[in-house]
Amino acid sequence: MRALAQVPASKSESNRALIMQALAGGGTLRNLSDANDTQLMQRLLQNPAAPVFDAEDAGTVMRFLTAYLAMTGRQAELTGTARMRERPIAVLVDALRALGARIEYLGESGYPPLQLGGLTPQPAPDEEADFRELTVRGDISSQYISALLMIGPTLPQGLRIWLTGKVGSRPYIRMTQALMQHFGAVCRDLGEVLEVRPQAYQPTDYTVEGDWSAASYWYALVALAPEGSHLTLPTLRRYSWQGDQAIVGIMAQLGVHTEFLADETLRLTKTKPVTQLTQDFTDCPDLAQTVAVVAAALGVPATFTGLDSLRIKETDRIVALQTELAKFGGALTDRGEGRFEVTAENFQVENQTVATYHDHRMAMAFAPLAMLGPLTIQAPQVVRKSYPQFWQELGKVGFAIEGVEEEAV
Ligand SMILES: O=C(O)C1=C[C@@H](OP(=O)(O)O)[C@@H](O)[C@H](O)C1
Ligand SMILES: C=C(OP(=O)(O)O)C(=O)O
Repeated sequence: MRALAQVPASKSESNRALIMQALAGGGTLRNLSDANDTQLMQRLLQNPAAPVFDAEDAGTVMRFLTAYLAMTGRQAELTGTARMRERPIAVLVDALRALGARIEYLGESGYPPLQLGGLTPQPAPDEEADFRELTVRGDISSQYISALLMIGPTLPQGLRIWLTGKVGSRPYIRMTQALMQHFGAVCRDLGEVLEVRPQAYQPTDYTVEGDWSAASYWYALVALAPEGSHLTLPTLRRYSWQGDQAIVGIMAQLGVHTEFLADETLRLTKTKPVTQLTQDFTDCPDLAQTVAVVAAALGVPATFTGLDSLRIKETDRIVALQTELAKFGGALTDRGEGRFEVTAENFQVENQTVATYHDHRMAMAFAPLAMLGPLTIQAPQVVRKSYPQFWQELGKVGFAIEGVEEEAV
């Protein structure tokens, strides 16, 4: 295999940049993602007086817009898909209520949909206190913390956040800070404490980088390709704000060598994998499915930790992986205390059908198995959440793909 594949722009960067552009009141964003999550964020921000905001299945849209709309004093309903109504939001709602937002749960307490009822009049800023202080758990979703940080500069006293618990997805918090700085708002990172002074965001241009989570599926394809195979991926930077660049180091162990070429281009080459892998996904949960499938397919026994947040994403990704890997002879076994083992016995790809559970990453993580044999991926349009052109790109590198157009999610 010798090929070139286009990855979409990062949806995480895009959705942050859109919020900051709205708060700054200007700036040009280039290479915005064509992901449904980003298109949705763009559409919803264009109509800020709407009575209802439907975040569909987009976690960043639900969490970032809740904070943005609440702190700009809007009265609106925020809702989402059936799955979104099972994804917790209490940590964020409690924090926003503490900042004066009126928010009610329209269904089950702690979950969307939400009714935003504007802001309660706030007492005059306390001359003595230098910040509004909040204590926020970091072990459920980093998106709550990113959402709060982004509105921090707009608060009269700014914000000091004390993080508690084992903070997951930390690189996404750093990405928020980096983009805030790019838009002129400094956030001090003192480890367990994050501080944002009241400041004005500056209208600034930004060119979004390619999406490293999306790149992981191409790494998987190369990992499963014959030795010596090459693939080129444009728009990815050597110095990235995305924690999922961790795929470079993980896949080096699974037999994919990365060269950073000029013009933000990567060249991947298939080499030999290691015989055993140990990986903590606390910082990069979205890579877990990709790596589990590749380790099982290559027969590399692997120990995974840091998978806690996988149960509350687009589906319970642990159960989904266990069920679907089993169809091929693979297993993801819970060994207790947060440790999982990936194993495979005679892993075979022979016309199995993979269910995708409304989860784009289930579809894209299993698709590279086509390198080893024919298979069917159910509801393939699910990829539109982050990578609408995924199947077209797979077709361009030489895979015969049928049925993508007819299928609805
Ligand atoms: O802030 C972000 O852009 C994201 C944070 C992560 O979520 P959690 O913080 O809930 O782990 C990640 O899984 C998600 O795809 C995108
Ligand atoms: C978890 C994801 O997204 P979100 O939480 O933003 O819905 C994802 O893209 O894998």
